[in-house]
Amino acid sequence: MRSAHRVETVRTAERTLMAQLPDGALMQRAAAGLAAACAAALPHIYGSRIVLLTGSGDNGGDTLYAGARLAKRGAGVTAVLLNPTRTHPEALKALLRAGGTTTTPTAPTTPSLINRADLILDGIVGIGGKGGLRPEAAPLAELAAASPATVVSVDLPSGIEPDTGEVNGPAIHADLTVTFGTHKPGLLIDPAREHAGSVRLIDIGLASTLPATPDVESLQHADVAALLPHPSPESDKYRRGVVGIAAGSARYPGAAVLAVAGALRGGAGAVRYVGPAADAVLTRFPETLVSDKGPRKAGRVQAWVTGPGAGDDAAPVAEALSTDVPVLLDADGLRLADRDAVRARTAPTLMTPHAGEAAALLGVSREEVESARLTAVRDLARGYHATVLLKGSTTLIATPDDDTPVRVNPTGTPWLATAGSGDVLSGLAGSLLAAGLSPLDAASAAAYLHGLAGRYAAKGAPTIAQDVAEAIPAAWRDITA
Ligand SMILES: NC(=O)C1=CN([C@@H]2O[C@H](COP(=O)(O)OP(=O)(O)OC[C@H]3O[C@@H](n4cnc5c(N)ncnc54)[C@H](OP(=O)(O)O)[C@@H]3O)[C@@H](O)[C@H]2O)[C@@H](O)CC1
Ligand SMILES: [K+]
Repeated sequence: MRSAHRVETVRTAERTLMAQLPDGALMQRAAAGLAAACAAALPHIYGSRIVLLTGSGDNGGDTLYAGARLAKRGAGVTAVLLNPTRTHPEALKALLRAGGTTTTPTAPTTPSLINRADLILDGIVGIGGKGGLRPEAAPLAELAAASPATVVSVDLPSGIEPDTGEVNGPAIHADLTVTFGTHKPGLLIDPAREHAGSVRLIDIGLASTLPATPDVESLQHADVAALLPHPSPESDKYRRGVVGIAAGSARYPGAAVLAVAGALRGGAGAVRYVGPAADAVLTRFPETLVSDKGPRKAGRVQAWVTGPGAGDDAAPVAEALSTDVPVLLDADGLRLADRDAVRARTAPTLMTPHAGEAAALLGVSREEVESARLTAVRDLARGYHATVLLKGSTTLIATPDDDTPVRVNPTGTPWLATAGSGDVLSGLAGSLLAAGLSPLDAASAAAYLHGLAGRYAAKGAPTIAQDVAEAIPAAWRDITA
């Protein structure tokens, strides 16, 4: 599990830990880890040209101490001081003692210094930052972006919002981010995540004083393996769960076929289909149980998936919502469902909008959702009393309970943005709901499997939703191997 904590939580944990340690010990731990990561990113240290973009806070302090360590090993290190009179004094002394030099952002040689560097350390601002980079710092980010040097951000890329992953104005683009003690939510959530490059966590002992429950978390293979259902020798199809699919229409039969394709590979014992696309479903998947009745009368089902390809037919959506089993609401169903009916349900509801659908439900623009995903997913979950999976470049899952960490899906590929891929995800997540997983676990395990399957299906080239569904078993095997 990757855990991320918000700034306020990090600050509290830092204070507790600092009180138990000699002065400056934490910064030395951070600087040592940072210097080691920089050394590993360079072909050789001796003779390398390193530039430190240095702000006036402790983020700048970490950077100067790491620079001093690298200067001692023979690198040529120059610090560009954004605020020379307020630079961390001891760290600056350490750099100068080690043979490093300083300059200012406006010095005529600064652009060529940055352009000729092998490595640039971004220590402009860390968790103390708010808003995009200030006017005096923004040109340094532009110079760093234009330089062929490797850019390493210290703790986080300067200019991003650490708590939300929002980017409001200019920000550094890093190849590598070396973060201390715990991940920050912005390192996991787009658009900020794209600024971070690969992320390396340095242990500075903070785990002992951080709360056990993070603010944001990201499942890894082992976490998902532990969630996926394993049939026991006594399992029959009913004990493994039956997932009902009330989806598709005469106009959009394909959505039903793809939802069934996902559901069949999701671990439920059987898939029951109701709706106008029965012929198309049976032709493709003869193993489907088909009923000509609505969701309430179709027979035993442990979870319903409704909405994909529904067109304008609100009746099956309303009927599925009126049952007392978990319901997954997707696509047209999100628009057709009555908000009060969703809020009044006693069984769990899982909603799976993409940014455009989320925007329509929230009454904001798509851009607003994409730039502030964490806020959007939390608002929807609270507003509908439902678990919400917000699809996108970083898929997020939130429950209506604010104290439950938001999950970020780490798998996935831009190739998954293809027609019908969401229908496969709905079927898959519905199947896991029917197998007895909580909405949060079903959604996160499904997103993880689906993302991995997308990568396998795409292998770096365009893919189609059917191929994604067909790659789910391979992803499942890899995760559980
Ligand atoms: N937590 C931990 O356990 C540990 C934390 N450690 C390190 O401490 C860091 C936090 O240090 P911090 O608190 O001194 O704040 P920091 O990020 O340097 O920023 C403050 C400076 O930035 C400026 N500034 C603000 N916004 C800005 C903007 N948009 N654009 C430009 N500038 C902006 C602001 O200016 P001011 O408002 O004062 O004028 C002030 O000068 C943390 O990220 C980690 O690296 C490690 O050493 C060890 C363990
Ligand atoms: K930084």
